[in-house]
Amino acid sequence: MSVADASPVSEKPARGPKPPIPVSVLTGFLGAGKTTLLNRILQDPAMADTAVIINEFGEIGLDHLFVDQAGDGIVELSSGCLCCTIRGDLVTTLENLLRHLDNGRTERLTRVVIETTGLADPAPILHTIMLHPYLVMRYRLDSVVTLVDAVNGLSTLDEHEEAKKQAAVADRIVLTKTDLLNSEESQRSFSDLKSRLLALNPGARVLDTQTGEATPDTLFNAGLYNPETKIPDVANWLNAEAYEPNHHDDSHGHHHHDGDHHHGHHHHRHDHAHDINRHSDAIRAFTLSTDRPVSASALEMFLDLLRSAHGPKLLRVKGIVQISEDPDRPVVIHGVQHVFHPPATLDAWPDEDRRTRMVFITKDLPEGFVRKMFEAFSGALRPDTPDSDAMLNNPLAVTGFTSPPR
Ligand SMILES: Nc1nc2c(ncn2[C@@H]2O[C@H](COP(=O)(O)OP(=O)(O)OP(=O)(O)O)[C@@H](O)[C@H]2O)c(=O)[nH]1
Repeated sequence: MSVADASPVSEKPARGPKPPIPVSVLTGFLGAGKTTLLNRILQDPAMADTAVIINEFGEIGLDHLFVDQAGDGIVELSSGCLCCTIRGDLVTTLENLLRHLDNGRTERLTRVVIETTGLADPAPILHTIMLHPYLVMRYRLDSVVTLVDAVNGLSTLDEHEEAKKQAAVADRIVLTKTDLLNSEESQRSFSDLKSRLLALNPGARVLDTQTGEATPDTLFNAGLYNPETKIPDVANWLNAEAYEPNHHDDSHGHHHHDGDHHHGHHHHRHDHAHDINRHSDAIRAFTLSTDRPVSASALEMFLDLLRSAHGPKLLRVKGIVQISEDPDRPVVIHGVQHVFHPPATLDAWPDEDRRTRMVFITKDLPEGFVRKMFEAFSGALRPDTPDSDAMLNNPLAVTGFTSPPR
C-alpha cells in the first residue's frame, strides 16, 4: 500500500472492519525472567481478554489457573486470559485465536502477548504480524517488551548480539533480579548496565519488576493506540525527545532517575549525556525531524530506498510525518528491518507539534547517512547533498529503483 492511499485508522465500532488487535512481544535473554513475570501478571484481572502465546507451555506453572481446555492449544484461564502454545507456527496460532473470536467461542480479545524464546531475534516475529496479508488486517504490532537481568545483563550484552538487538528494539525495558544486587561490585555493574541500555535505546521506558512497576498496564500499553479508546498516543509511543542530544541536559547527579519513569516516560540522563554515539556498539539511536512537509511520493521513495538497500540495518523505525498533499492528517510509519506496516493516516495531529519526527534504531548505519538521504528526498538541499534525482538516476543506485513519475 502506498503512503498516498494509506487507510484512515479512526476505527468506528459500528461499521466496517473490526479494529486491529494490538500485539505485544515479550522478549529477553535466556533466564532473564520472562516466565516468572508472565506467571505473576497472568493472575492480574487486567490480563482478562488478553491472549498470551508462549513457546514452552509445559514449563509454565499455570495448572492452578486452568479452567477450560478449548482445543487448538488455546486454554482459558480463570483470569479470563487465553493462553496458547505455539502449535505449528505462530501464524496458525494467531489464526486460531481469530477463529475463536469470529465464531463466538471467545467473546473479547483486546490484546495478544507473545513470549519469545530467549535466544530469538524478535524481528522475524514482528515481521510475521506485519507481513502476513490477512494477519496484518486483524492485528497490529503494538509494543516490544524486553526483560534484562540486572545481575548478568551487562555481560550478556557484551557477549550476545541478539541481546543487544532485543534491548535496542524495545518500547519497554524491564529490569529483573534487582533484589540480587547485594554487593558494591554488582551495584556498579548495574549502574553501567543502565547507562548501556540508555545508550542503546534512549526512548524505552525502564521498569523494575522488584518495585511492582511492571504491571499489565505499564508493560503493554506502549503502542500507538490505547486498546480501549483507540486514541493514538503519539508522544508516548514515539518519545522522540529522548533521542535528542540536549534533551537530558537538565540532569543533576550521576545516575538517571528511575523514579521519574512513570511520569514522563523519559530517562534523566547522567553526565555522559552524549554517550549515545560514544559507546562501542554499532547500534545507533537517533531522530530526524523537520517542519517542512514531505510529499507522499518522496516519503515512499525514501523508505523504499532505505529498506531495500539497508533493511537489515534498520532495527526499528517509528515516525509521524507531515505530508504536503494532506498536511492536516499525519501519516504514521512503523518498520522493523525491511518490513513496514502499511502506513496509517491519523484524522488529525495529536497536539500542536506538527513537525515530522522519525525515530531510528540502526545497526552499522550512521545517522549522517540516513539524515542526508532524508534531506535529499524531503527537498532540504545542502550544497554537499545529492538531490533525489541524483540518487535515483544514479547508475550505481539500487537496482529496480525507478524515478518518480513526473
Ligand atoms: N531473585 C530473583 N530471581 C528471579 C527474578 N526473576 C526471575 N528469577 C529467577 O530466574 C530464573 C529464570 O527465570 P525464568 O522466568 O525461567 O526466565 P526465562 O526468561 O523465562 O528463561 P528462558 O525460558 O530460559 O528464556 C528462575 O529461577 C526465576 O525464579 C527476580 O526478579 N529475582
